[in-house]
Amino acid sequence: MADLLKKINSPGDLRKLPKDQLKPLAAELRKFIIDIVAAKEGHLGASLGVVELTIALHYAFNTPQDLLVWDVGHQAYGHKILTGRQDIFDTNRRLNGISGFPKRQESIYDTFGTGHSSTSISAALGMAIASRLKGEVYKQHIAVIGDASIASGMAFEGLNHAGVSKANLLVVLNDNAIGIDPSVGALKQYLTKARVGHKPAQDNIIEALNFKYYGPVDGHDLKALLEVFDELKAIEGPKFLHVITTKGKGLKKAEEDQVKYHAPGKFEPDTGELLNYDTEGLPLKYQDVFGLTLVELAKRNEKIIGITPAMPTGSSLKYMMQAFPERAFDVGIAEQHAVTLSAGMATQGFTVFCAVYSTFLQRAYDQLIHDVALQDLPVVFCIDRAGLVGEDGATHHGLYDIPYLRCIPNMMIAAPSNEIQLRNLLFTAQLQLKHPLAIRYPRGRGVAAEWELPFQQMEIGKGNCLRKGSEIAVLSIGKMTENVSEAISKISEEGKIGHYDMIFIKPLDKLLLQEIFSEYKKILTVEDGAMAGGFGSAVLEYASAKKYKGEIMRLGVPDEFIEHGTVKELQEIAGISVENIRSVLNSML
Ligand SMILES: Cc1ncc(C[n+]2csc(CCOP(=O)(O)OP(=O)(O)O)c2C)c(N)n1
Ligand SMILES: CC(=O)[C@@H](O)[C@H](O)COP(=O)(O)O
Ligand SMILES: [Mg+2]
Repeated sequence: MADLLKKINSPGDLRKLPKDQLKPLAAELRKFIIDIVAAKEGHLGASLGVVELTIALHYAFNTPQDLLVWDVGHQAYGHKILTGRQDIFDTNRRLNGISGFPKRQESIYDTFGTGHSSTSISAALGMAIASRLKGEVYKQHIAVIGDASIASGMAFEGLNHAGVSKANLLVVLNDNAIGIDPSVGALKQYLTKARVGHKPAQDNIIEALNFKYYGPVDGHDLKALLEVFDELKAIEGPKFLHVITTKGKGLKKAEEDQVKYHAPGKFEPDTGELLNYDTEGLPLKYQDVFGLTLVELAKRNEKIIGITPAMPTGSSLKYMMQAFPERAFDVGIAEQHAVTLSAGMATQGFTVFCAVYSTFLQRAYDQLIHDVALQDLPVVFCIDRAGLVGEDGATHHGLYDIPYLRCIPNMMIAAPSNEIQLRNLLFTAQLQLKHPLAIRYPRGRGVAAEWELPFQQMEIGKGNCLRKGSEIAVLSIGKMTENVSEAISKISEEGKIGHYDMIFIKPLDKLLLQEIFSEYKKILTVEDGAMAGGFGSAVLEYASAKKYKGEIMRLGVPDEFIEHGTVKELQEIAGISVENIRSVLNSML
């Protein structure tokens, strides 16, 4: 190795290299990414797939004057390393370290913050139109977007607008035929045809949208990439380059199992062998309790349908897709469509379980209100990754679902505090529900070793008293119930603290609350979501209506964005760790 990478502190350094050194540089960059991600974890396959594309873009274009936007941003590790963050790349996704996604505050080369998909075309178009207005006609604006992300509604909206603009926009489609799971849909089929050499000349969708279409080009061929970029630079207006790459390129195992190596955890850097931890005896992940329970229910109830927008593996809907392929759908990165599709099926008497991460459901807010709640359709939203998710950081925490759902009429919201409750809620949801129901549960493992207990119907809007106390009532939901129990167990003064697992945020258990108001002078609410408008707010509103005279304190995520780190570290920062809760309780006693 010639130690080329060490000398690259900026794209300016890169552009000084002769072209024949770019291939060895690509090999070094790939090894650098593999070595660090193997030890520190993170998104692997996507970044390995765009090593040559990243080098070619920064070599051919004049970044940061030319503006480069990475869609989702999970593939931007090479970009980060070439743009001055090589020395700190080992802090990727760690507390106080660099973010796993492009971030404007982090670097002038990160022109737009990403994490959620399909924003790059709109953002780069916005920049391109702004450049024209400022008279900066020499600037290039480039959106790099994947084949799964371009199939999302928002990407089409951007293409549709760009096609009637004169904006100096280049859309680079990084087509590796896979998202996290295999890409789906008619556009994917069309792109596959283009890949295998059928030049879709006459009926080129992209040209129909007034883009100049180039490609397909081998995205691992640096020479070909540089040639086409040089050609494209001279062309004004919207243009589109179709690049074919292999996700996980350069690490055999990552190429062979692209789903697993999207974000593989720790692995042996030379072989790609995963360092599997012994999970024997550990509780199952909540997502698997959801996925496996749904299959069990679907066997008994043929009206059950499962829908996921592009997260079959992450949500574990894959189990139902395998067992009942006609009744379970991956609709691609299309959260809005997923919600309205669910609503449509619900009008026809089906019980739809729509599995979406909390953070991605933000995309479908109007659909929740207009298509589901307003028509009072009993769709079941299985909201995974609720609460702090850890290393993915601010773009991915599921902190807003309680406030954004709580204000929607007809919407019911539950937050199970263990796997058995999750199972029983799923069971209850398919028993002729009258209204839409959101069930929110966290990333990671549950708390109970035994979860496959016989189903029991749950009463909607009913909480549980876990222990009675004489002074303070702690009201918790979901994952926080575990933290509160542990905090109480660490308090020496016995018998003073009562603990209530409320389970339902809406409808609130008003009977139980009235009992609590009459028995306790102090109340503490604890939630793993934004406090503004959250569960504690709901309790405060009811307490105010009932003229409760006691003191109510709330713990939850404050009104600020929480960055990346381990869930434990972030709970400390947000003030909802076991230790924080214990200390607040001690001060209240
Ligand atoms: C709105 C939204 N929904 C879902 C996701 C989760 N997600 C992250 S990457 C990804 C797949 C992206 O695939 P593609 O665009 O083809 O890029 P590749 O990973 O192949 O590089 C998905 C579904 C997301 N980031 N944003
Ligand atoms: C980049 C992206 O949005 C996904 O890959 C996300 O990181 C998945 O999160 P989980 O690891 O929680 O499934
Ligand atoms: Mg892809």
